[in-house]
Amino acid sequence: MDSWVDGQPADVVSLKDRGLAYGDGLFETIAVRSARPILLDRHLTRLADGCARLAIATDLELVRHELLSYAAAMGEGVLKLILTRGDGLRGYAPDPAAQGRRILQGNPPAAYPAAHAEHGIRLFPCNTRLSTQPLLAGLKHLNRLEQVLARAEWQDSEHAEGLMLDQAGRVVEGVYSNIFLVRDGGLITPDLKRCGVAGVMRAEILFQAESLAIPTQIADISLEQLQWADEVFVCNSVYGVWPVRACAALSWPVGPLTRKLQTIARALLDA
Ligand SMILES: C=C(O[C@@H]1C=C(C(=O)O)C=C[C@H]1N)C(=O)O
Ligand SMILES: Cc1ncc(COP(=O)(O)O)c(C=O)c1O
Repeated sequence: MDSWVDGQPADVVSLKDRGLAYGDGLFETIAVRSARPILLDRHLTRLADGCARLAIATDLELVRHELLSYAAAMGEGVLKLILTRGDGLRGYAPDPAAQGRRILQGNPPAAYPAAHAEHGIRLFPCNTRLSTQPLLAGLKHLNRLEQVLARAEWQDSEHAEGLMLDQAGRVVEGVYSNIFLVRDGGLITPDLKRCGVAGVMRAEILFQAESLAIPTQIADISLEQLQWADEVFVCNSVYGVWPVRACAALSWPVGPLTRKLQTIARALLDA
């Protein structure tokens, strides 16, 4: 399906775009099923948070309308929204009056091996560390070089995802996923106040767990806590939940709480 730029079919953007020049923007990657964007409100809530924190002027109701129209035309697949601060001249100073540029791209459904969900995955222990920047922590902004460097650390098919730590050695997330530990029947997921992306599926899993009276904790997590977890899983808004079976010398079974939440996530994504 053709891409749209500011609501019109187009496959080019200005060379002056600040998203291209400085990564000055945000993006959302949204599963589309039966012509509907899945977890749209959560995606728009994160986008709105990013626009507010970066002071990118955006008509979010217009973005919602365009996403719904584009998804209706797509039918099935993965919809990518890239929102930049629009055009700028040379120099970092943002123009407070600039209106955000909206880029919509349609992609085929993700074709991950069924074994990832069924049998679980191995995580590659990435050497690339996530830098600390609370002003950007949680946002799905366009500065993804740390993920690019981390993903370039492995080329084999044995590892479906990577594990990323921060510079203090805390467990933060995957390269394109968030991570959860299960311990004594409760969930623990890393605190993302320093770095990391606050995933839409992470938010949904926390909500669903609380609805099921499953204890949840957002906290700093060490590698030792990861080692002693009863279960580990990763999640994102495209594939849902994948059990984690191993990372380097560490290993875990696929546990019942992972399966319960995986079933809930799958039902949302197959809606
Ligand atoms: C990197 C992108 O989005 C992330 C990757 C996935 C995926 O590969 O499953 C899903 C959502 C995001 N965490 C992207 O280029 O859209
Ligand atoms: C670095 C990173 N962490 C986590 C996630 C998971 O986010 P979501 O659940 O919104 O797909 C993503 C996906 O965009 C990501 O790129």
